[in-house]
Amino acid sequence: MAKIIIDGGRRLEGTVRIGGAKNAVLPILAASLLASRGVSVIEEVPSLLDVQHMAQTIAALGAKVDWIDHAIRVDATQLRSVEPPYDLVRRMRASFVVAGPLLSRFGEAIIALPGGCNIGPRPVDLHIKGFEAMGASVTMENGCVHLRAPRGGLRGARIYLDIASVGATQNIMMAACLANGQTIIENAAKEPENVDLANYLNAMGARVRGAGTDTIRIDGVKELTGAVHSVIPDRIEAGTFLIAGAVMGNGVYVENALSQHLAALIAKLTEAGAQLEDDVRGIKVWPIEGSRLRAIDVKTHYYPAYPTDLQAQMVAALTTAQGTSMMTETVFENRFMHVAELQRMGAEIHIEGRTAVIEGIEALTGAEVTATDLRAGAALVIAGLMANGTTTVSGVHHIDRGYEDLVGKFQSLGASIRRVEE
Ligand SMILES: CC(=O)N[C@H]1[C@@H](OP(=O)(O)OP(=O)(O)OC[C@H]2O[C@@H](n3ccc(=O)[nH]c3=O)[C@H](O)[C@@H]2O)O[C@H](CO)[C@@H](O)[C@@H]1O
Ligand SMILES: C=C(OP(=O)(O)O)C(=O)O
Repeated sequence: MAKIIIDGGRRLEGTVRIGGAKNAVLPILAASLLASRGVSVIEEVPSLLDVQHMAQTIAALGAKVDWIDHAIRVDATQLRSVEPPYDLVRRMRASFVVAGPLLSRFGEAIIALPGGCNIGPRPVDLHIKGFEAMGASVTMENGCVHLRAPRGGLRGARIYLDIASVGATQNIMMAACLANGQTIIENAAKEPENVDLANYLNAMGARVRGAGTDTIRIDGVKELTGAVHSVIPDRIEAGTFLIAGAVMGNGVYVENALSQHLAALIAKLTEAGAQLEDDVRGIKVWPIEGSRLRAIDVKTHYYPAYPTDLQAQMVAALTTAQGTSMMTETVFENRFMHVAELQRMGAEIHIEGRTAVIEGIEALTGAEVTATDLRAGAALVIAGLMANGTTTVSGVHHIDRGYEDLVGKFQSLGASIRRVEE
């Protein structure tokens, strides 16, 4: 089992380059299944465990998948199955987004229910309600959802999402691409990754309008073909380095970070006393005056509000802020598993319902801690960089799901951090 060992206290300085967005690549690879002609080439693909799992999932359905450095070529013209293997689906919740493309193109999909995970229960009722509104029948058979389109294919429908779910918006958008007539998704998720997915679908020949707003309109077309697409930069990876740079930086330039996708984080870091400056190539974070952040209150919500995927990292940063900060998590029910680990490092945090109350202390101390999920892992690495002494982070496979070479990137900024395989 791998571990990350950090000797804290070193200031970070230099440039770090951000890769393509995990949460865009995953649905984009699933969308590639919609192409009955031609080959897709997806560029700026980060090398991540989750991306490998999605690539294996579509390959198991019959797609030919080739990696060429940070690009993936997908030929999905000859698929042989509408049932992704359980072993791959259970490893990654996001695999549920292959349901929409399969149902739309083949009129059928059989997929295991993804279940909850370490950040709380994660139902897929809204995805299913969307498919049903388009005429699909849904049955549960041996722990799998069996989706069947009506004879003649899915029908366009008007679908209001009770929650602006990222995954449900993606699944319905993809299902609608080959449906008969127009589908309108109301209260759609506005996340940039969904806009990227819509751009890819349109490059494949789909007619998706309004992605990035509350209302998405999709006019069904007869066929989609492969397309070339370059994935947007990962705003969560960028945000992770900006937060680390704000607390431990001596001037960190986060190349490829898009400030328009990070407005809430930039506003909150600025309120906490950090100085950030963006240009066309990225965002620079300067050292804080007086070396400690000021306490702030943050509430996670759907885009464009502060992202839940940067909640844990900000909690880590605020452990040494001057004053008492409040972090309220509104998106997931149980996304404070990192708090217990940060407490091992001396953090003074208590949970009141959905809010973590963080009493800023002078300094964290190194400890042995465990990453319980992906962003909790990133938070513990940031905490380790901040702490006096040595921190050992276990549960590194969670970090590998969503960060390409996190250790190497922090090393290049001057951190004393290494990975050991035991
Ligand atoms: C692979 C990917 O892109 N993952 C992201 C995606 O996850 P994901 O797409 O799973 O997140 P959703 O936006 O669907 O979930 C938001 C909330 O809606 C609830 N819900 C969702 C669907 C549903 O059918 N019923 C329901 O009740 C969830 O339990 C959660 O409380 O968006 C999340 C919210 O920004 C991010 O944290 C994840 O990193
Ligand atoms: C929660 C995340 O991913 P997933 O939805 O794949 O669990 C994340 O990227 O922080």
